[in-house]
Amino acid sequence: MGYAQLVIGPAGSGKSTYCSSLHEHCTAIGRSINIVNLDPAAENFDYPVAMDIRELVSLEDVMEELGLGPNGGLLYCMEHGIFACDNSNESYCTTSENLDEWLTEELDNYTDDDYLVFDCPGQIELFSHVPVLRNFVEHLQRKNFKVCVVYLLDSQFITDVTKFISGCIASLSAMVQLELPHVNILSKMDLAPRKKDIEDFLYPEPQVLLSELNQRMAPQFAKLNKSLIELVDDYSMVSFLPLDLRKSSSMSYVLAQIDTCIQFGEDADVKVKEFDQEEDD
Ligand SMILES: Nc1nc2c(ncn2[C@@H]2O[C@H](COP(=O)(O)OP(=O)(O)OP(=O)(O)O)[C@@H](O)[C@H]2O)c(=O)[nH]1
Ligand SMILES: [Mg+2]
Repeated sequence: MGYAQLVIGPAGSGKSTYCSSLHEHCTAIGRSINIVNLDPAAENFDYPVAMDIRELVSLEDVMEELGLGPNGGLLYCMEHGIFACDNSNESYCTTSENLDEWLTEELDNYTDDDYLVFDCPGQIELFSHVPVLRNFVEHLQRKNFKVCVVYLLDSQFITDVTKFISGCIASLSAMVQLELPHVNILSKMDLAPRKKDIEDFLYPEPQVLLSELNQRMAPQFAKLNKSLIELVDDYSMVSFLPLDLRKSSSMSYVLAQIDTCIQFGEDADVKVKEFDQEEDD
């Protein structure tokens, strides 16, 4: 049994920075963690890259051969490239292995209790309507990994209720698409506005959000606003954990919540309890 975080969120929401801070935090507390780059477009890393999707497909070659731009090229890499590289003669495949073979080979380097963190690209299409991440997660689950989605939303979104709702809806798409344990994080809390304003958005009252949304939008949107807020409320997902990378206590808290979602460390707890029990006897 392995453990994995799939780190997703809109472009620039702080995913790669979160991964590198998490690596730093875990190194400091003596905990083993492996960060995997799943972004074919990434070039610079602040963390040691344990596995790299760029070994499987080349974004530059996809763009050149298929005449695609950077976003279309990236989606093609993720949607077709990584699944198609099975001895096909496409020259953008940088290896003759398919995703399953590549993952199997790479995961062989890890033992049962290893913890992997996947740093994903920021194109929201990847988790809103194309099945690529879902397929990827299914591969991981077949390899016996417990996976949690970590969705990052930039705290700047909470200065504006319309942006906040669009961020929530994107997170909801990921929940529906991926059907995995899911933790929402409000990133870049060092840049967040007044503390009072933040708290309103961490566990917001649906009625407060609705009235703010109605104030911002023309009257003809009132019915749509109500439905949107009801939808978000029904999934009871409008709750965010704030993450301030300046404080290690903030990272510890977020990590503990994610670990609980994937039951990481529970086996170890059981062992300690059993041992205590025997001693008492
Ligand atoms: N002040 C502050 N800036 C941050 C924080 N996290 C990330 N940033 C900045 O936000 C920008 C984007 O961060 P990244 O970590 O590259 O974001 P990303 O989600 O990986 O971006 P993509 O992979 O391009 O989607 C960079 O300039 C970071 O330095 C934070 O906690 N505080
Ligand atoms: Mg990134």
